[in-house]
Amino acid sequence: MATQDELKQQVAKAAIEYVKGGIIGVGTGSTANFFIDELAKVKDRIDGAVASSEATAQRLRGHGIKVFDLNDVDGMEIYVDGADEITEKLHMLKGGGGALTREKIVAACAKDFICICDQTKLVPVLGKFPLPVEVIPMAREYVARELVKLGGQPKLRDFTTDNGNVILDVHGLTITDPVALESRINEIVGVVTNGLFASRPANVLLLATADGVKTLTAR
Ligand SMILES: O=C[C@H](O)[C@H](O)[C@H](O)COP(=O)(O)O
Repeated sequence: MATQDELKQQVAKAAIEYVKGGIIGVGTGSTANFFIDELAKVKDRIDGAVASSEATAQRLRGHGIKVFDLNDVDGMEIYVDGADEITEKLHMLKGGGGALTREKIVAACAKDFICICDQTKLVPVLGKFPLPVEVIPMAREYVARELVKLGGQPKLRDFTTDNGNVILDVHGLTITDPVALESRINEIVGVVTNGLFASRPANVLLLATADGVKTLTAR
């Protein structure tokens, strides 16, 4: 049976079919890293990439792939990234690696979000994985109190984001309406963004399973 890393590699390889040229938006995390390694094999086909984190930028450059500043790019055909959880509606929970804000920004500039996951990430309801919320440091305690009012148990992560902010990981949520909760949390003053990618879900999910890579579009 394939290991989780082998499944991530298979799905990363499958995503290359969506790489037609131009500038590619690239996500962050272990699955995205496999994608970057596959992208390197077809780098002559593309002009370069926009990175969703410093770590991704470094890996792209290490492979000799040109990294563009998002402000110098009009838009992208695709953004390719993993997720911590995803539903059949292609609503995602992301940010386990702390890159949620830049991921959401780069994804917003792309026509299609191609989500690449192994089968462990597909869930009926989001929230078992703690929901990351990026917060301006001085607002940390205020935002934590507001998140408790929404039914969550926020825990400060020992981490600073690429934007110089902190992350509160919110435990204990059962997220039955991710679109509403994404917007509700973003309304709290001091929140930069949260890890729900529901108001703009993925367009395509490539899911690596024991029976091969399956392609899902939103139901
Ligand atoms: O901040 C990190 C990102 O949202 C990742 O896409 C997410 O955590 C999934 O990462 P991995 O592919 O390592 O499970």
